[in-house]
Amino acid sequence: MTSTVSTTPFIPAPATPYQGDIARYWNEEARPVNLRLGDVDGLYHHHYGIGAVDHAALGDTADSEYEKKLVAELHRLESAQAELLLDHLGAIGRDDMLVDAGCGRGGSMVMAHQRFGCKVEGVTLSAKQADFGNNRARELGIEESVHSRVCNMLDMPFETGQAAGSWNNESSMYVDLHDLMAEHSRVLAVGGRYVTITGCWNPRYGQPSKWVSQINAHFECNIHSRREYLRAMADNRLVPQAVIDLTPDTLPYWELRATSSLVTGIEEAFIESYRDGSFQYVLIAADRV
Ligand SMILES: C[S@@+](CC[C@H](N)C(=O)[O-])C[C@H]1O[C@@H](n2cnc3c(N)ncnc32)[C@H](O)[C@@H]1O
Ligand SMILES: CC(C)=CCC/C(C)=C/COP(=O)(O)OP(=O)(O)O
Ligand SMILES: [Mg+2]
Repeated sequence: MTSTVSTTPFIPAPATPYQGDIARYWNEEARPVNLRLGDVDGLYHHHYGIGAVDHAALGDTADSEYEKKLVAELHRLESAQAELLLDHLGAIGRDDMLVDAGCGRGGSMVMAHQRFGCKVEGVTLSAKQADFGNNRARELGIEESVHSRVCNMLDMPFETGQAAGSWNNESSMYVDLHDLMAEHSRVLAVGGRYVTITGCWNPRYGQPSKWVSQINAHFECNIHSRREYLRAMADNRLVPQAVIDLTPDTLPYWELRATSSLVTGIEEAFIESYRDGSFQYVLIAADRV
C-alpha cells in the first residue's frame, strides 16, 4: 500500500459563517480594475490610491494609448498608498518580521520586503488569494521571505511579541476592532508599530450615511467609526503616533477612476461620502507600548 503526501496546505474551517462568506467573496473576486492594474508591474493590490493625478503623464483623452495610461496612473496611486503605509512602520531591519493582516493578493507584502529586506507574513481568509500571493513570491524568487496563508487575523499563528510591525490595509472593516487590536497588540513586540489605512465613518456626521451603508452592502463589510478605532487601540496598548486624514488625497483617485472603463459602480458612493464628510479615509500609526 502506498501512502500519499498532500501538497495542499491545511485550510482551517472559517471561525464564523460570516468569515465563510468573506472567504467565498474573495475566492470569487476577479474584477478587471484589480487585475489590469496589477498587471502593470506585478504588484496586485486590493486597496485604493492617494496623491495628485499626473495629467501630463495621462496626456490627451483622444490618444489611442489613453486607457492604458489611465490604468498605469490608477496603479501608481494605489502603490503610493502602500508606500505611505510602509513609511509609518518606522525603522525595520532585515532580521525583523512584519505581519500583513488581511493581505489580499500580497502587493503590499512584496513592497515591504523590497524596502526592508525582511520576512513578511500575510494572512487572508481566501485560499485563492494566498495561492496567488505565494505564486507571485515564487516568481520573484522571494518565497523564503514573503509568505501568505489562509488564517483568521483574529487568531494568528505568530508568537507573542514576534513582530516588529504589523498592519491592516483596508482589511479592518471585516472584524470586531477590539478583537483585532488585541491580536495585533499580542503579536507585536513592545516598541513595535501598528499601521492601518482604512475608510471609517465620521462621528461628526452622526451615524453611517446612506453612502457608507451602500459601501458596506457592496463589499459585505462593516465599516467602523473613527472613534471606534481610537478606542480599540487605546484599550489594547496601541498609542496613536500619527492620525492622518487622507480624504483629500484619495479623492483625485476616485474622480479619475470614475472616468475609466473599469468602473465597478461603487465610485459614486465613495466620492459623495468623502465630499459630504460622512466618510473618511485615514491612516493611523500606533506604537505598541
Ligand atoms: C480589501 S482586501 C485588502 C487586501 C490587502 N490588504 C491590500 O491592500 O491589497 C481585504 C482582505 O481582508 C481579508 N480578510 C477579511 N477578514 C479577514 C479575517 N478575519 N482574517 C484574515 N483576513 C481577512 C480578505 O481575505 C482580503 O484579503
Ligand atoms: C475603504 C474601504 C471601505 C474599503 C473596503 C474594503 C475593500 C473592498 C477595499 C478595496 O478592494 P478592491 O481593490 O478589491 O475593490 P475594487 O474592486 O473596488 O477596486
Ligand atoms: Mg481595487
